Amino acid sequence: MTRPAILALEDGSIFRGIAIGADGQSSGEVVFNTSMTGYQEILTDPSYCRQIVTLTYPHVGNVGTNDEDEESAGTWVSGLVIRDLPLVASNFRSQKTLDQYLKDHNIVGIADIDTRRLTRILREKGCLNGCIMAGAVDDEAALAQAKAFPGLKGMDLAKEVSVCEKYEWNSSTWQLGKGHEEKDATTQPYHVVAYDFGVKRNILRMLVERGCRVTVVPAQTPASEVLGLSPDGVFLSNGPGDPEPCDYAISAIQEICKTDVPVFGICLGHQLLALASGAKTVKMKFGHHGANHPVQDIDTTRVMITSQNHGFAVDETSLPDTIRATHKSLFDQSLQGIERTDRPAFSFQGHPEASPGPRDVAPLFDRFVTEMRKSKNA
Ligand SMILES: NC(=O)CC[C@H](N)C(=O)O
Repeated sequence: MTRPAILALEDGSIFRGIAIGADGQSSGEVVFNTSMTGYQEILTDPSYCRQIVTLTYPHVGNVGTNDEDEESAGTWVSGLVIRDLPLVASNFRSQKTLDQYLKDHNIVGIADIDTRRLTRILREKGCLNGCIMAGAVDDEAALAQAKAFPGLKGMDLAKEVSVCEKYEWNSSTWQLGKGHEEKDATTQPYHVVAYDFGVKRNILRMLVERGCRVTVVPAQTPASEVLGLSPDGVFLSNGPGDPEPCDYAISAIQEICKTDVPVFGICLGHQLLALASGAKTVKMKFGHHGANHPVQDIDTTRVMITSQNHGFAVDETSLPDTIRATHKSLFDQSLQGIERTDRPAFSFQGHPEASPGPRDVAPLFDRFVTEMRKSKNA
């Protein structure tokens, strides 16, 4: 039996559909993601904390869900909006339907709405705050909830989603028939300390695949403690919310940047490296969320197709002399990569680890390893 659900937006729009997942209500910033695959990775990416994700691809759930595709220890989205939930989930790796997965993780969702109309609204007006109500619905209450959501600007969520204790990570990328291979840490030549601001596991897996043993530390770990672990490189992870209020991370990165230890940042980590180096960040109109965004390497002019998920960006006009722009988006010319000119530190706004998405920017992980090798040999 179908249950009703509504999605209310702060501009007064109401979408009526059917409930998928849990009953209840949830509010957040409504964004759209244009990836055709990877819904489970999106649900478990901590960067989506406090966001309601609309998937523009019309059929979501076809391949079910499984234990191996989790990008973190739980789900983070505030809600899921889709056009159509297929009746059958069919894949040799599937363990659970999407509907059951959402129920088990207590995520509210809405299906059978016109996601094209919703996306047009978000593209024209910019991302809006919204509320999904599933099971028992009340338009006025949902609208009030949507309007009451404070918005992501100024919200420090990295420390909320981060781990409480540091841990070692030695699991590598997934391979057919092997799954995620555990590497022997004692034979991995590089030690990376990774700040967890909401890290996706595929980043850690791709570091392990390249010979790194990884120590993951909580977002608020002081620089002295990180440097005390004698890292060959420091990694700054992706994560949710506004980078600007993360003053603890910004000052720790400033301290780390006084040493010669190579630093690599992804997404929130990229924005934090920029802030720590004196640049500024801005909130974008509707951000970038998808798996087919063209990004140009400014030096080589080579174009890569990239995975993206960000609502803030580094303001290129604010770059100090010690930062050079390395990549730009060919969708809106926004800044996509930087490097410090005075030390081995660089970062990328998109997601080189993909998951979901293309692997065109994976060589940035190799660059990090090369920087570590050079600094070890120096
Ligand atoms: N994926 C991320 O790390 C996102 C970074 C930041 N929260 C943004 O929205 O821009």
